[in-house]
Amino acid sequence: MNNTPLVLKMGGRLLQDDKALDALLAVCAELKQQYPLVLVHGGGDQVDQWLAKFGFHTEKLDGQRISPAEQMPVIAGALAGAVNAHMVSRASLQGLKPVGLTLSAGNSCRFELNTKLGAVGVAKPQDGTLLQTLLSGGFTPVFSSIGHGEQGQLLNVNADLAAAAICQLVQGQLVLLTDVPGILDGEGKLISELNSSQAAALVTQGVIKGGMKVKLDAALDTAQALRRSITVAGWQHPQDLLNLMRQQAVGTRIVC
Ligand SMILES: Nc1ncnc2c1ncn2[C@@H]1O[C@H](COP(=O)(O)OP(=O)(O)O)[C@@H](O)[C@H]1O
Ligand SMILES: CC(=O)N[C@@H](CCC(=O)OP(=O)(O)O)C(=O)O
Repeated sequence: MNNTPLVLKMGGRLLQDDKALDALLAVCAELKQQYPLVLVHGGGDQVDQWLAKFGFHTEKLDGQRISPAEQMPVIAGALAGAVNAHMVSRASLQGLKPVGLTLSAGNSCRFELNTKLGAVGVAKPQDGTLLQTLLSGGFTPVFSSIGHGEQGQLLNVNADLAAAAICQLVQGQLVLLTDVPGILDGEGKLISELNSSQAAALVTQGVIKGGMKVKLDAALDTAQALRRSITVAGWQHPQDLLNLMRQQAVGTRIVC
């Protein structure tokens, strides 16, 4: 058993495809034999659908959702409710012994307000006791990206930034799984490795934008904090995750 926890972030699009999700969680069950495993999930598409059903208009700014306080019950209902419960049920079928959590559970994270986006927080690692307790008991923590502010108000946290905070909390290795094979260049080709200055140039050129820019920021921050490379990869070929853990080149490696 390798003692460095593996933190896997799964984007919301995966969670709408049970076949793909089950295949990936089966690989997670294999990996759990070798690494303490922590899952963090998104659910941006599900939030879009829920907000539309409730008659709310929604917008993103620089890849993050503008989240007025009155929309938070719907946003938290989707992320910490339906999507988290769905993840826990599918992970349970694969024998992962999942435990559904928000970022506030056990004071795992603290939150800084990003007021220009409304009820949006930036998560920072705080107390790893609950996570260590769960991992040493053989459970798989499954985090939604919901936190809270100083007045106890619910906060929406981008799930890539949430995964970065959780990874820093457990000093783990982070893999951000998304709906593209990794970070693509201006011609749509996969970039195998990216450092901070190369990344900054691609952002300036408008090649890396929206949700991928947030993922890049989360990866660079974590690579810097832990002095360890972070991978952005696709979830479409679950076997790739096993190959990645065998040190084969998969997706985009972000180095500091
Ligand atoms: N340079 C880039 N390479 C790959 N994807 C990019 C790039 N720039 C922007 N994107 C967009 O980022 C998306 C992934 O971010 P996001 O939608 O937030 O995914 P997730 O829900 O998995 O977090 C891709 O589907 C793509 O549309
Ligand atoms: C503040 C903010 O942007 N929160 C995100 C949280 C979910 C998320 O990040 O989901 P994906 O990983 O599927 O994109 C949102 O409301 O969409």
